[in-house]
Amino acid sequence: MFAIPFLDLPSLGSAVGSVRLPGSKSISNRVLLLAALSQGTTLVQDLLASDDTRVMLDALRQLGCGVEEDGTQARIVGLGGCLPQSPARLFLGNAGTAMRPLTAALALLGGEYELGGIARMHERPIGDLVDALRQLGCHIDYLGQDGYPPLRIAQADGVPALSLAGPIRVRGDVSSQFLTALLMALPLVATAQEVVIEVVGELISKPYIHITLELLARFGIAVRHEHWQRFIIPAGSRYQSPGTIHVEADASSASYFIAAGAIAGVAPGVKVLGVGLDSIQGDIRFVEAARLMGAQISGGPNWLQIERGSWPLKAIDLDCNHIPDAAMTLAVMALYADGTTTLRNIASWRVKETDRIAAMATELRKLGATVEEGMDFIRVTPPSAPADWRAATIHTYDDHRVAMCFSLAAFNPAGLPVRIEDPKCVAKTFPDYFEALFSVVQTAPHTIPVICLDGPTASGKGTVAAALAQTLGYAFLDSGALYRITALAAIRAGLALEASAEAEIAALVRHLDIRFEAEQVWLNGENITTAIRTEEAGMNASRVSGLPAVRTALVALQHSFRCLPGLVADGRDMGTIIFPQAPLKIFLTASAEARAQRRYQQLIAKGDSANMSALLADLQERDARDMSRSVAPLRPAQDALLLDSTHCTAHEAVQQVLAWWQQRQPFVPSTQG
Ligand SMILES: Nc1ncnc2c1ncn2[C@@H]1O[C@H](COP(=O)(O)OP(=O)(O)O)[C@@H](O)[C@H]1O
Ligand SMILES: Nc1ccn([C@H]2C[C@H](O)[C@@H](COP(=O)(O)OP(=O)(O)O)O2)c(=O)n1
Repeated sequence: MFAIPFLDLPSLGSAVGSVRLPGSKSISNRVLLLAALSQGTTLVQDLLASDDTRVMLDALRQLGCGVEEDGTQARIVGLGGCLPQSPARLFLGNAGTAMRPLTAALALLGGEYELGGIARMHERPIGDLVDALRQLGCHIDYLGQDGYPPLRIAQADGVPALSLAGPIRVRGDVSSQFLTALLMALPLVATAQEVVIEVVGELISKPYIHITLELLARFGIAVRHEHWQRFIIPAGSRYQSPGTIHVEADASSASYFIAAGAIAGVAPGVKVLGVGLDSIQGDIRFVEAARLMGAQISGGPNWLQIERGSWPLKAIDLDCNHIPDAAMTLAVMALYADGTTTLRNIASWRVKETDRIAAMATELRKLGATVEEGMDFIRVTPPSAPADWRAATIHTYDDHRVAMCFSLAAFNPAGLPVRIEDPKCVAKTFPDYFEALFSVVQTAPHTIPVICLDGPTASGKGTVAAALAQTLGYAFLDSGALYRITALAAIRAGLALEASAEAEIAALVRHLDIRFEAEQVWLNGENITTAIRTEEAGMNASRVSGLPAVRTALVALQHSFRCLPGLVADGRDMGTIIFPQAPLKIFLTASAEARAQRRYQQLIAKGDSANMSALLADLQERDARDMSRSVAPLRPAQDALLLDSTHCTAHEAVQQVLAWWQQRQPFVPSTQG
C-alpha cells in the first residue's frame, strides 16, 4: 500500500496480464454479520482485508462473538440466539456497511450501545432506517444531529414489545443499505410470525438487495419479494451457519481493470480473476456498459478477459441506477470517448463517501474535460485534442473509488502524469490497488521517472535517496551495494580484486542471486547485510568497481530496478552512465572532514571502533580511486544539480531535493482541501 501524501502516476502504456482481486466489501461485511447472528461456527474464506471489514470484525469481537483471523480467512463463532455484550461503544470508521446493519441488528437484540465513526460517517444519513426501527418500537436516540450518527440504542432492559403485525415501511430511494439492514435484522424476530417490509418510493440499487437475498439464503433465510416493493420474511426464521462460505471478488474493483483493458488492453488483454460473468453482484453489469463503450470482454464463472475494441471509446447515454459504484469508472472512461457521455439516475452518489457527483465533476475538469452536473446526472465531454489534457493533482476526498478510477487518467494520449492525493484511501476496499494496476501495465522504461543521487562516500546519498523513495513511493536502487556484494562474492570465490580476475568476476556477477528485502540484503539465500557494510567492504567495492567488464555485467541488473511508479538511484554513475536521461540528477557532496565525521559517528553508533584520521585518509583514497578510474569515474553529470550538505541536516537535504523535484512537475495544484 502507498501510505504517502501523494502518488505520481507517470504516463501509462499498454495493459496486459492477470490480476486477482480482493474480496467484495459488501459481501464481506454482510457475511461477517450473518455469521455473527447465526447458530454455529462459520469459516469465511477470501475475506477482504480493509478498513471497513476491520471495523466490523472489531465490533463483532466487542459484542462477544468468537473471531479468529488468519490472512484472508476468518472463523466466526455466532451468537446463536445469545445476547450481545452490552453496554458497548462501537467505532465504525466510515463503514456504511457496518453502521446500518449493526444498528438494525442491535436494536432488535436488546442492550445498550453507542455507534459512531469518523466525521464523514456523521454526515451520512441514517434517519430513514432509524424511523423504520422506531416505528417498530425500538428506542434509538441521536447523539449529535438528528438523522445522522452517532446513535445510542437504549434498551438496557431488553427489546420493548415490537409491532410486527403491520408492514414495516422504509424509504428505498436514499440508500438500499437501509433495506439491507432491515432484511438482515428482522429474521431475528420473525420467529412466531412472518414479517413484511414495504419499500416507500422507488427502490434504488436493487442489485445490492439481490446480494443480500442470496446471502440470506446461504444462512437459511428464504425471503420472498414482490416486484422489489414488498419483502416477506417467513415465520420460524432462524440463522444457521453454512459452515464454510467463500467471498466473491469485488465486481466494482473489477471495473478499473475492465476499463484499463478497454482503454489500453493489447492481446491477450487483461485477465481478472476471482469474479466472473455469473457473479451475484450487481456491478458485474458494468461489463455491459463497458461493452457499449467498445470494450471486448469474454469471461467464465470466475474470470474475465478484456481487450481494447472500439477506439476511441464510444460515448454513451446510460441509466446507471443498477451500477452506482462502478459507474464512476465510466465517468473516467468518458475521457477517452468520441463524444459526450451522460450518466443518469445516480443521485445516490451525493450521499456516498463524499458527494461523488461534485467530486467527479471537479476532478474531471482539472484534467481538461467539460463537465455538466445535475442532482442525479453527470455529463462528460472529453478534452478535444491531446494538447487540451492537463496534468492534474486529483483530490480524493477520502473516497477509495475516486482514487482508483482517476488512476485511469494516466493512460492519457498527452503522455502526462497524474497526481493522486492520499492514495492510501484505497484501503477501504483494495489496499494494494496501485500495485495491482502496475502489475498489468507495460510502460516504456524511459517514461518511468528516475531521480539520481551521485556523490562521494558518506555524503549522505544513501540516507537521502532512501528517504526520497519512501516519500514518493518509488523503488530504491543502492547501486553501491551491488559492488559491495560483487566484491564479497569474488573474495569468497577466491578471486583477486584486480584486472587479472576481471573476466571471472564479471562471469560471477551473472549468476548472483541477490535479493533486497526491507533493509536487508540477501546473497544466494544468506543474509549479508552486515558483511557488506564494513569499511573494508566499501574499499573492496571500490576496487572491483574499477573493472570495466564488472561494470558492464551490472548494467542490466541496475536497469531492472526501474519500475512503476518511479525509482530513486544512488551511486557514482547513476546520472552519467546508467540513467543518462533521468529527469533529475543530484550530485551530493560534503567536505571530506564532514564526511569522515559522519562515518565516524555511524561506526561508533553501530558499536564499532573507529579512528578519525584513518577514516579521513581511507575516504580520500577511495574518492581518488573512484574519481580517477577509466570507466564511469565519479563526477557530476553535466545536467546535475550540486548539493553541498556540509552545513545542512539530512532532512534539509531531502527537502531540497523534493523541492527541486516538485519544481519539475507539470501539475496544476489541487484546489480542494
Ligand atoms: N546532511 C547530513 N548531515 C548530517 N549527517 C548526515 C547527512 N547526510 C547523511 N548523514 C549521515 O551520515 C552518515 C553517512 O550517510 P550515508 O547516507 O550512508 O552516505 P553515503 O550513502 O553517501 O555513503 C549516515 O549516518 C547519515 O545519517
Ligand atoms: N554506482 C556506483 C556505486 C558504487 N560504486 C563503487 C564505488 C564506491 O566506493 C563503492 C561502494 O559504494 P557505496 O555507495 O556503497 O559506498 P558509500 O556508501 O558511498 O561509502 O562502490 C561505483 O563504482 N558505482
